[in-house]
Amino acid sequence: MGKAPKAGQSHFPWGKPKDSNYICHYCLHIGGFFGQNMTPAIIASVETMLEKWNAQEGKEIEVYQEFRLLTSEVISRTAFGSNYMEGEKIFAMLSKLTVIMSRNLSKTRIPLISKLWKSADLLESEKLSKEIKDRVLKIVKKREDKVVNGEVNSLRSDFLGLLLNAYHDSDEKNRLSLEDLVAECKTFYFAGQETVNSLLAWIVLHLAIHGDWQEKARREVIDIFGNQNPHLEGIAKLKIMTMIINETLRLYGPSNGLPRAVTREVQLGKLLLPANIDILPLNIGLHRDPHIWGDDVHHFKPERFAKGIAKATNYTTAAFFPFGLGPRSCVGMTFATIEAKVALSMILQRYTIALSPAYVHSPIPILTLRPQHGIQVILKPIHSNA
Ligand code: HEM
Repeated sequence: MGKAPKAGQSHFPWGKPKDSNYICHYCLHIGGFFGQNMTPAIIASVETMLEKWNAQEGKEIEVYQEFRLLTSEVISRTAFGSNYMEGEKIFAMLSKLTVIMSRNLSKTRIPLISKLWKSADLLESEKLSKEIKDRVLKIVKKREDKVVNGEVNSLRSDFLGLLLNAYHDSDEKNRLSLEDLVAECKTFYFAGQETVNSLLAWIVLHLAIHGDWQEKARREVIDIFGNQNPHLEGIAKLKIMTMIINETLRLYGPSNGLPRAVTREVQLGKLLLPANIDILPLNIGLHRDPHIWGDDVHHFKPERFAKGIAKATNYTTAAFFPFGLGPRSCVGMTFATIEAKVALSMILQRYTIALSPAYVHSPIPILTLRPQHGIQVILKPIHSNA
């Protein structure tokens, strides 16, 4: 295989292409955020969701929407030091923008014409982008005011604080521009929410269908945490759950492909790619390749991952990359996995999950792979089964 195309744009279409210095600088800042223990904040958000579920016991519940609220709350709390209500409008607008972008992803644009004439989608997406920017700026301003008024000790308390610190960096070379600050906030709102939202929903679907794996996962959770809330030390020991997460990421990974801008002519295997084109390598092609995974490639079999990813892929590094590969891979991978494990542990401690007859299987790629008609399940409290 020849050299891979240069990493240009990531899967967040509103992010401008970045050079490697920028990425190092960015990761330094973002690293501070991920270095903190977010488990208590995640638990608090899951508890809010579960309190609501109390009233739904034994009734049908649509978990994709439920996890949308949960993951929005988690990212608002942990990254922006706010709550879902504050980010609500941003989430709603990002969601609209995603749908528009997704339906235009493979449309060809003719440079001069697209300057003279703008489609309804382009006009709408420009309007949404501007509104999102204004909202993000409001949140930024509110935080800065809090710092000035002494309500917040330092700018460094969460992801927004770290970004603001970079925005005010005294060294001009390291300073984050306002445009980048807004782009990072948008990326974080989207990346931190939509991906884990889909992952949790697809896992719950598989656990509802595969009762044996649901039971194995529950037994492991009870062995490690009993009826207590999850903690970091125990989360690291959740082997069965890791296998279930990996198998779900393989079959229904939220990221369908990794868009890349080819900036110069490059040989990619047998293909000679010209400069100035966009390509979309699909990870799902490799994740469902029978030559790598065997004839049962389409079946949910978490046991493939019993001895780790390397063994499951027969030591082929690029066969499994739900979080991307290389310098642009997901910075939120550990955070996402912890969030999913905390939420699933707390659900499995309390409920058995059965699939509702109302469920219709219809995955649809809208930047992430989503269940088009939601995922309806019925939750039975564990104590009533005893
Ligand atoms: C199951 C959950 C997730 C999946 C499957 C996922 C997947 C990915 C993938 C495939 C990429 C690389 C895109 C590319 O190479 O073009 C990526 C990048 C990224 N992810 Fe995630 N992600 C998840 C959760 C998260 C979370 C929770 C956060 C933040 C809290 C996050 C933040 C980011 C950021 C900021 C980038 C961009 C990195 C860069 O541009 O260098 N992700 N993610």
